[in-house]
Amino acid sequence: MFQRLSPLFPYLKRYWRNFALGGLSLILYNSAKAMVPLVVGSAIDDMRHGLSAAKVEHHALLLLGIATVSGIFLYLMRQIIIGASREIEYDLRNDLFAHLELQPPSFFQQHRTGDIMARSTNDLNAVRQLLGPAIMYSANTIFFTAVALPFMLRISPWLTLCAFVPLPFASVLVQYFGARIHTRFERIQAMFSDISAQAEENFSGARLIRAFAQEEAQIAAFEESNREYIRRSLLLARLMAMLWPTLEFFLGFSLMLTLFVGGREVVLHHMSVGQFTTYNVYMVQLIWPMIAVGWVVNLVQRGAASVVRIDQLMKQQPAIDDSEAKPEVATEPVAGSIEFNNLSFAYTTGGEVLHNISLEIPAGSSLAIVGPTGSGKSTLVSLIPRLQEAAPGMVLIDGRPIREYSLASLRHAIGFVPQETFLFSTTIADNIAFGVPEATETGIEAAARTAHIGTEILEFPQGFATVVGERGMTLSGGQKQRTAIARAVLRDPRILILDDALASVDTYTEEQILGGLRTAMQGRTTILIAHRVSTARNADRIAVLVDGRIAELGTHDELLARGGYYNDLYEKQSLEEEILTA
Ligand SMILES: Nc1ncnc2c1ncn2[C@@H]1O[C@H](COP(=O)(O)OP(=O)(O)OP(=O)(O)O)[C@@H](O)[C@H]1O
Repeated sequence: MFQRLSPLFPYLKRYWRNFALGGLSLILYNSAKAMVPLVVGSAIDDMRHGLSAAKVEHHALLLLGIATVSGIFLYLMRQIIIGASREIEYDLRNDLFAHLELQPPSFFQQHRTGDIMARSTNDLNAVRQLLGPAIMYSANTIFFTAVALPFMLRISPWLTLCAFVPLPFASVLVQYFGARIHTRFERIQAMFSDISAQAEENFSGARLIRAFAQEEAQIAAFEESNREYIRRSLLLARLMAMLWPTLEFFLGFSLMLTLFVGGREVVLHHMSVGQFTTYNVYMVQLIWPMIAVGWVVNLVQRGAASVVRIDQLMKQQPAIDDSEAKPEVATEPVAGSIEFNNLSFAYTTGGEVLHNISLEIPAGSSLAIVGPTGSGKSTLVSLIPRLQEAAPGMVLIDGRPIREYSLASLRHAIGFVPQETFLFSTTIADNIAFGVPEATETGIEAAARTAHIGTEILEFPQGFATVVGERGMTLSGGQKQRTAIARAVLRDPRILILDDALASVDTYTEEQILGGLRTAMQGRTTILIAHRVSTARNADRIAVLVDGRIAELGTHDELLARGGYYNDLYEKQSLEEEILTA
């Protein structure tokens, strides 16, 4: 167990002062609380020697004083210990997020988003409960028992033995029910996530559902999931309804034993009425700390399992890092020549996708990559900013292996427009300025003009301040792509990579964008993945990738003369165009 909790030690160390102060408050609270039964007992015994208003007042004030002191320390104990557990939760969440931010895209393909989210929420919560309530209640139980037990034993060892017998049963009961309640609760939570996901898909896929007239089928499917959710919730309610009466039975049994055995002791004059009362108050005070033991066992088990799950994520070192980076390289300006040196590449989950690719792209030149779908175009370009990792020495920039650049300096030199555009739910201006915190309004607008979307944005209700995405306006596919291009251009990169980024725009807009990019990217390196000859034709060179190999390489005219894949593509697309314009 200790071993499993070891990842928490550095955090506990960081907050040791809080735990020490909390522990001190806990000791003072319990010491004050343990005085109550003694005062009550002595008050009762005192009555036998004559009752006076002064005596009642004295004991009442004493009890009030003790209640005030214990109240203050109870407040401090909870505030400090629960506060520290919240602080640790905060630190852990930050560390986990920062760690996940460093992981390469492949990490998020290997782990389901739902699983990562569960670890960042439910598991963190379980760890907090382990560090807060579990530590606090177990220390409370241990300390109060340690203080109360000697007094109780002094009053009557026999009574103590009898009264304590049912308490561990109550604790075991809580532990047993607690574990079952937790399992059922988790299933209900999972079911609830399913229902939420189902609803969410229905809302975001509303167009598709209406178009396919699937409303009734979807309503029926939702009803079924909802029914299952309620069925499970009722099962949980039944379990919880059973817990309390059973618990009350054990506690009542314990109090009955105390009354029965203790009463006999009083009758036999083995103890005074005052002592008997003291004893009973101790028992009442001990009931909840004893029950808490069962609950704490569950919290610790759950918390320890969660620590392991979070630690598994934290232990995964980012597969792509700066370990081979040379500090002196970061300061050198990047000219932008790219070289693939006999490059072969396979994803961890599949066979080889790229085979023996050797290609040089001089700084300041442009290269278009065309080829059938699935031939490896996206894979090839993703190796340049190290979104995927090629073997050492297979990809070079300015003659240096890319691993010698730090990830920050390498990616700083590259503007990347991925195949699938992603826009954040914020303003268009913020989306374009993503990655360029110092961007000015003029810069953003200029980048938008280069991507040929500036005028369109100005026509939106709030112009560049229009919010897009889930919280705002939905942009068309072509508008999204152009916003993404503007975002890459604004970075003023030495190397610009467009992965099929003009697929959603018409040929006229495409021509405008390419014209704008030609000016903006003068003297810089551009790689364009394209499915249309119109996108590729003006590039300095065109590479045709077929089945992960470079099948053809040359200018538009050279490739047409070769009569291969590119020429076929050209002829097919020219024919299509003729038919369309006819
Ligand atoms: N993350 C991945 N894990 C495993 N295999 C992958 C992964 N990404 C792509 N592949 C596989 O690698 C091959 C090349 O894919 P890639 O996306 O590079 O092709 P592409 O030429 O860009 O295709 P398209 O023109 O359709 O975009 C495909 O067979 C694809 O299934």
